Amino acid sequence: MFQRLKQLYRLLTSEQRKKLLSLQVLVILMAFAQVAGVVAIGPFMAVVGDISRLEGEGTLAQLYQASGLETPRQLLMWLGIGVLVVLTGAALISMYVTWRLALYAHQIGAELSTRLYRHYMQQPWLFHAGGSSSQLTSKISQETNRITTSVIQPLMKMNAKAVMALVMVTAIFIFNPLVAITGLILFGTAYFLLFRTVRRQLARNGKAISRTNRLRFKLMNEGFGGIKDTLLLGRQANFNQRFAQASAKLGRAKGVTSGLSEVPRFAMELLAFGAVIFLILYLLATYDGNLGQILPVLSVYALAGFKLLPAFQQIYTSLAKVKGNIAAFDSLEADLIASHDVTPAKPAAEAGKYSLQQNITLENIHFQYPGKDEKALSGLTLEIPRNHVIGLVGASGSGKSTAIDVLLGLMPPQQGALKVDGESLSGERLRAWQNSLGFVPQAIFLADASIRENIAFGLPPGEIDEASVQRAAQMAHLDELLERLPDGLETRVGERGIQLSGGQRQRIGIARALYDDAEVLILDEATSSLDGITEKLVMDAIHDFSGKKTIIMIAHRLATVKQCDRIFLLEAGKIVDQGTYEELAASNQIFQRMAEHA
Ligand SMILES: Nc1ncnc2c1ncn2[C@@H]1O[C@H](COP(=O)(O)OP(=O)(O)OP(=O)(O)O)[C@@H](O)[C@H]1O
Repeated sequence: MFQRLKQLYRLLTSEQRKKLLSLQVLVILMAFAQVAGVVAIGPFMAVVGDISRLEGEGTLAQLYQASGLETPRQLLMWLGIGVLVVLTGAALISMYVTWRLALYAHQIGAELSTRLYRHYMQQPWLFHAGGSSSQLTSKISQETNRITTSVIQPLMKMNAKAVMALVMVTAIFIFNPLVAITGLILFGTAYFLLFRTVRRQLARNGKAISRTNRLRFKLMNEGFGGIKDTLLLGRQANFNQRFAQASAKLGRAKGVTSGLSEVPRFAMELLAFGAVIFLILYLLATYDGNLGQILPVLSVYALAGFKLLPAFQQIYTSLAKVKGNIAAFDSLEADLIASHDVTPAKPAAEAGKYSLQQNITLENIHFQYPGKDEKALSGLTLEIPRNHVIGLVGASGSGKSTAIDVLLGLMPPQQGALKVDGESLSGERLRAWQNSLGFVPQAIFLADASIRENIAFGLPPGEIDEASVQRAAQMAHLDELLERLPDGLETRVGERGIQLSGGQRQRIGIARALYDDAEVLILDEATSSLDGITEKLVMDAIHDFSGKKTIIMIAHRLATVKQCDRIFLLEAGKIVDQGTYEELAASNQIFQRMAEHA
């Protein structure tokens, strides 16, 4: 566990570490203030127990004489006020430090989740293509929250209480070594044995919490994401049962962890009361039953115990919490380490736009998805001249979308190269290339926002260029839809565009690709959901760019690619034929069959 905590410390930025150090100074100050509060009660109680002390010898009597006060009771009152002032000071310092500690823990937690979000957002497409977004969501929200509230925060509290306990025990040690050592051994051993007994169970619970949390996120994603299928297939009961099982396990694991950290308090209180009775008996024996002498000592011990016992309890609770939740750190450790030095990506616009001069080429591209036996692309070669309209056709699974991903620079090929005007792309050049692309994917993701915001996807509302939105909407033949909607471009589309038809969603996707006036348009089954008339209108608008923009389109319906200057036919990850529609229809059997079934 301590190894992992060390690792967690290493993950802090130097500024966070500096802040932690200054907090540590404050924590020590708080400990001394609290001990001062406890010690201050001693002289006061000594006078309460035996006011005649003020007339005899000793420090208190000297103080009384020096004060010039008329009666001993007046000094008692001033002593009382003095104790209150010290206690108030201690309380104020404690309030301030506790406040700062709470803020610090949550700020670290927030920063860790920001760091993870940024890290995942900067991962290449392949990372996301193979992964699961519900896992990422769970890590960023649930697991970092666990690290914050159940690892960092308890650690901060534990640290504060441990320092206070150390200073307090040292003070008691100076006062009476026997009492200090006996108390420390008694409670130290009790808590140590307790922790040893429960730590395995805590670690098991920690893992169960991580596991069940992940499963719950997955079930929420699948259940709500596929709600239509779920309702139609009547699978709610399956989802409900799996979710209930996972939740019950999660609840039990969390409950047991929380119980194991809270419940032993009562046994410890019993131990404390027992210790107090023994202490009173011990003091009575030592001071020969003289209450006047016992009272100040007892008050100091009682107050010290009053502070120490919750401190011990807090240290134990914190340790139990950390042990029970450090598993959250395990699942994030590698990602947090990787995200430590991530330099935020430069704003994409800084790279400018690449202006295509001659052609785009894919040269002997090989690509295999991780975990797949067969290559998605095996030796794909094609050339796309500037300002040509190109069609990519082929059976489902022949590698068209993968080829497009390579073309978009989202997936570096394992062999071969993507070249633009004869040069490979990387760094700023790749960014500039991507800035010059407009892409309409097969499945268009629409955010739960207005149509305007969806067309200018990802831009804050203040930075959206109205003229570009209008132009793109018009070209994508959205104007008719917008006229019918009372809120026009302001209409919200619902999560993933649920409030729109498939064709309307697709047209918003097309408008998004056109918003930036891209020089190269890439359409992956971009018009598959449109009715014949709308498809023709949209395709005509796209073909209007013929000779002015480079356009690459994938289509299952061969009619869509009929007007292309060149069509590439893919099979098993490579180009098996190419030509105009008429050429392929005349000479290629596969193409002929596709045309027959179109
Ligand atoms: N994210 C992925 N992870 C693993 N394998 C993938 C992934 N995406 C595609 N594949 C596999 O790669 C191969 C090519 O898929 P691709 O999507 O490129 O074909 P396609 O020609 O575009 O198909 P369709 O016309 O059905 O969209 C398929 O065998 C597919 O199973």
